[in-house]
Amino acid sequence: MDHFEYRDGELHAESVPLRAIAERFGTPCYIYSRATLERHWWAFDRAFGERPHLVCYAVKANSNLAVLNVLAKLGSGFDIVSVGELERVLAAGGDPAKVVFSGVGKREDELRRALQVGIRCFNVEVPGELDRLDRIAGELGVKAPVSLRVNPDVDAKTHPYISTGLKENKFGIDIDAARDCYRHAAGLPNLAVVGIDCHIGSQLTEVEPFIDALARVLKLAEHLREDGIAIHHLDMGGGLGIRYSDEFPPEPSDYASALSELLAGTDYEILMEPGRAIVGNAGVLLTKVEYLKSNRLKNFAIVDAAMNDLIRPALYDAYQTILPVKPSDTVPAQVYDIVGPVCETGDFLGKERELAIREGDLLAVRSAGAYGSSMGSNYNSRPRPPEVLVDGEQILLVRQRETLADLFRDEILPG
Ligand SMILES: Cc1ncc(COP(=O)(O)O)c(C=O)c1O
Ligand SMILES: N[C@@H](CCCC[NH3+])C(=O)O
Repeated sequence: MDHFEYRDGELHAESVPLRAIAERFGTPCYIYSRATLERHWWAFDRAFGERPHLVCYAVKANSNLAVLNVLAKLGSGFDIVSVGELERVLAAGGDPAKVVFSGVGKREDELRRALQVGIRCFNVEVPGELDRLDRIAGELGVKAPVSLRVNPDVDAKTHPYISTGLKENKFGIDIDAARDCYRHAAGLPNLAVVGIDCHIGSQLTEVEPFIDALARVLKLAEHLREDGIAIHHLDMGGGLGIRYSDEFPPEPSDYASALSELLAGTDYEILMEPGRAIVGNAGVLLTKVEYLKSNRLKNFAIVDAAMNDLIRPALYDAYQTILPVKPSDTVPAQVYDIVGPVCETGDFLGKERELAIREGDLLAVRSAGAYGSSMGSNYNSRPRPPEVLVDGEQILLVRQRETLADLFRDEILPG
């Protein structure tokens, strides 16, 4: 559920008609609802009840400073995968002591900066990262808190490009090799082993893979206790799916109660790294129909947003609902492919959608809050769209439209 609804015949974000945002900031434009963001965050925070827990929002899903700031004000933690994301969290007012750092390829400068600001935990994914982290922590005279991200080898039953917990994936450390790796970590003088981490994939629509993963993680924690290594927290990663069309993913409360059954009798703190489930349905991409054209086979609606703005349909063949901002009853509905102006056959936002539209109409691509703007690019020298946060009746511009001059601001003419 979210706060994007039809009222008086037109689509609104909270109390604001999307048409008013288009008039003020033009299209394409990303629009986020603060109330939805907050409600989704609280759903995770409340799900584990009295058990100690920390929601570490996955910054990669949407790293707009205003989004991070809204969540930081709720007391959120953050899951980052680069020093760039760390700087964003700090700039947005996030607490470094609630930051966990994931990722397979952390550079020295990234580890150093994260140690300097005192993050909560390094989710180590490569054995060599332990030695590198130990050395840098020693140089800085601090102890580095670590979890190993284990790969539990469970099938997340999601798109192969976003499944991460299988043996053939590059992520994490084989759960069978983890015990040795933990013994190595525990012997390094500048590391403090604090937890176990796993993340099995994204857009999961069932709880079973999470349960399988937790069962394996719990068994590992037991083995580690036998080895004299005490585990304080279990980080179950992110991955809870959202409704794009006809999926019925579990609610955060269902997810938490399934995991809580397995956790009964233990006192581990639970960390979570949800991204999509917090921000996905808190955002839409607003776009305008530039042209309608037809050939003998197809009708096309050519819009002013493209794969550089929202790459999920092109990259994963992902389905995202497309709605007219003001449904028309004066033109007949037809089946359209909704395509952008980019010179790629894969540049589409939706295929075979039945819509009653005219040139100049506004469309809203739903579920665009996650992996929308954060995966955007300048391909075809297209400026990045603005981003707007709606808060009740208030419209806040939280990212300006890039200018044409911005496009080549960092480039240097030779000689
Ligand atoms: C380590 C890690 N944590 C959290 C997430 C967030 O995942 P999602 O947006 O599916 O919740 C991801 C992305 O899949 C990830 O790789
Ligand atoms: N970018 C992906 C999810 C990847 C998750 C990152 N670990 C998507 O849009 O669905």
